Amino acid sequence: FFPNHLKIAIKECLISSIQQFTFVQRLSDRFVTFFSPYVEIKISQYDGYQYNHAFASIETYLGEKATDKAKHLRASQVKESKDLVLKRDDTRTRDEYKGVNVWWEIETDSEGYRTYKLTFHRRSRDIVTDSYMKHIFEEGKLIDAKNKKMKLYTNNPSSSWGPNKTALWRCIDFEHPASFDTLAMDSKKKEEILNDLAAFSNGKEYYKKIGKAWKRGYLLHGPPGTGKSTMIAAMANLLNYSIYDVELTAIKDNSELRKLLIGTASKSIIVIEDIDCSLDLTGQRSIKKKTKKNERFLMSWKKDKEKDKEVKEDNKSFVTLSGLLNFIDGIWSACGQERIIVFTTNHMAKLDPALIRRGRMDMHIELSYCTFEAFKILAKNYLDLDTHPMYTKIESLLKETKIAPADVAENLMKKKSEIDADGSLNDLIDALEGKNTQKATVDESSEKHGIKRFNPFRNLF
Ligand SMILES: Nc1ncnc2c1ncn2[C@@H]1O[C@H](COP(=O)(O)OP(=O)(O)OP(=O)(O)O)[C@@H](O)[C@H]1O
Ligand SMILES: [Mg+2]
Repeated sequence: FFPNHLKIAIKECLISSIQQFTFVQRLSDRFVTFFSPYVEIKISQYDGYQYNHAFASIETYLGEKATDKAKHLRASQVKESKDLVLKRDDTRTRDEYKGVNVWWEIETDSEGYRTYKLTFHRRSRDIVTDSYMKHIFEEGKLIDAKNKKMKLYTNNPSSSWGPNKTALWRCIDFEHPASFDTLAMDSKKKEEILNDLAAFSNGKEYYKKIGKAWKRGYLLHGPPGTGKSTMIAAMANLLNYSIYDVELTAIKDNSELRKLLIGTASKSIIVIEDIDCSLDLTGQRSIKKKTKKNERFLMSWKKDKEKDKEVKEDNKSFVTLSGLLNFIDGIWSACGQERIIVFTTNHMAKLDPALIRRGRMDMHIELSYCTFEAFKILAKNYLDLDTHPMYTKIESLLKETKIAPADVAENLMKKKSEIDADGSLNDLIDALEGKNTQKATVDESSEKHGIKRFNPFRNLF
């Protein structure tokens, strides 16, 4: 019915009254806040890029608290053997502390970030800020320690990183049975590693005193199937740390690597498996070489353009050596505490010396082919044997044959259902005497060509 100019006038009038209303509302909000007897404190999930640990403590504390009074509950079973864990699932929770009432509310913004809002009466300000807040952080940490589940994280490809930063890593509960007791290796070396780990995990004061970031790097090297991944699992079980298994090939550049590192929690082991295979660490240098060569030969405008494009594309597709070095000992690794970094490789010689120099990787641990001492541990694990008449023969055969503990274990496990120790040991002797040389050759050649064996962590996802 209305002519166009009238329509526009009505629309403008509406917009201006909405604007006025919003302005008035904002003013009245401020007015109410100014005279309100209530005080608000906000605690966000992230402080810049850094995860806010206070947020986690509050979440744990409120999640566990007073589930009997909550109307909405969420049930989960942490471990198969454990009872159901009930958590409250309300967005608003009332809490009482020393006769003071406080209200907690959780808000999620449009980008998916969450913030806790704590509201209390002005007259309780001192008690809330001085002792209540301290009380919940401590309670939260205690509950966490009591329920501590180890996690195994792996990084998501950056294309799936959403505004909610939890998407940087995905995780599952870590339940690997490996332990240092069952790890077959030289006992002296094992002792040395155990002492080193103990010194590290109790070293908070020491690291502070010497002014170093509280972190330690281990380089595990050795042929396939010698127990590198198993040792990482044993380390995690020993220290009760979570594992972050970094898949370097899913990371586009150094800045993504930094983001991932900042997104890890303390008391964790950051693992980069098969460092020689997963990263083209010579990439930067080969680009420079390529560029120089190109400068000499490719003079035309068109070809120069192609060259630029190539360099750019190469640059964005992988993490560089300097990025990785920064990751290990640069300023970024100092922003978290109590981290262990583990690299594994089958080919020490392929690694850039800068990456493995002492001080950067604090300890180099070689896991070697099966020795007689290691065999005895495996026989104890698999067959429950302390000694056996065939041991003398096996001892002399092991001195002259290279066989990975994984292959020894496989032979010992075959007859497990019958618990036939003699049969298993005979199989092993056959394998050692070369009746099974095919297998050994396959292993040797896969080692030579960097072909990867089964990785127990990757397969869990
Ligand atoms: N030293 C060892 N002690 C006990 N078990 C071992 C040892 N080495 C290997 N095993 C057994 O062999 C299997 C494979 O070993 P693991 O995955 O740890 O080898 P790896 O050194 O990581 O090999 P890769 O270089 O191929 O990754 C393990 O599941 C474990 O049962
Ligand atoms: Mg491995």
